[in-house]
Amino acid sequence: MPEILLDINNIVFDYNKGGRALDGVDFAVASGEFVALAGRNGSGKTTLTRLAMALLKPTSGSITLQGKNTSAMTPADMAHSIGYVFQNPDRQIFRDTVAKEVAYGPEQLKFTPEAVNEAVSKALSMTGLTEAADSFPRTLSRGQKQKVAIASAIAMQPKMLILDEPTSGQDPWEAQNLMELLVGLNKQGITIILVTHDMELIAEYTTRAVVLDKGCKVFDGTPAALFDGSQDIARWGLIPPAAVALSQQLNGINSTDAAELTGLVSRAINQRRENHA
Ligand SMILES: Nc1ncnc2c1ncn2[C@@H]1O[C@H](COP(=O)(O)OP(=O)(O)OP(=O)(O)O)[C@@H](O)[C@H]1O
Repeated sequence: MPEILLDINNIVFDYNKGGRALDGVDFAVASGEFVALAGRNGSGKTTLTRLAMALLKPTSGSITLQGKNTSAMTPADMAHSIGYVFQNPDRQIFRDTVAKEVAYGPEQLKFTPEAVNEAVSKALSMTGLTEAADSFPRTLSRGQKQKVAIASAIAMQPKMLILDEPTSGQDPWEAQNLMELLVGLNKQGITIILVTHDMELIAEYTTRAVVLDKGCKVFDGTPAALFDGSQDIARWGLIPPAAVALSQQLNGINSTDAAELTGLVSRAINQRRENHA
């Protein structure tokens, strides 16, 4: 059995002025998983990840990381278990070269200078940034900056990474490149929780989807089960991936006439555009 890394037990969280944001959420993430955390705006995703990082304290319930209650963990313990990558990489990049930026975490954790260098070169190599080691981070593209943020997190050698909408603001090529990087990190043993609104990413890259709605967990299963038509995902504010929408429209149609297929594809795409508008 893979080790349970993150265990969220019956978490309730109330903001002082905002009311109840999470209402009895349970879920556990095992080593090696690639989990999507999805849900409409305001469903509680960010609150849940901030609780997992011990940046907030639960109103009730408990969270354990590798069997240890997060309320009893030091920042250094946390950093070895879990790393966080913000949606906007500019929020976490402040040093003047990529290598120095990536070194910051290991330095804070009091790695020896040799161990810092080793951790930095490994993190740069794992994220494809070795050539960019001396670059000024602020001049990099959004996708490259996001990789710097990922390298900074993995330099502290966490077992798990939480990424909040890491592909936002990127063109499709950069987004694909970043997702392939995450798949590669996951194959190398880093457990991943990806906060996302993007159903295409969930369908293509993740192995499990957890959906929140109004502060409650409403689905926990494979992406295939989420999109197989058995769930009314629209009630949670989710839109199926284009391929699923297309296959649902094709269902029951015998003709494979090219013109008809073209029409179906463009209707599915237009429908998605309208839904996103
Ligand atoms: N600092 C805050 N003070 C008060 N209420 C808050 C605060 N942050 C979030 N909330 C409320 O808590 C609920 C959950 O918000 P949260 O940001 O966790 O959702 P989310 O799923 O991450 O949304 P989004 O996709 O828009 O980032 C919402 O009702 C939100 O208005």
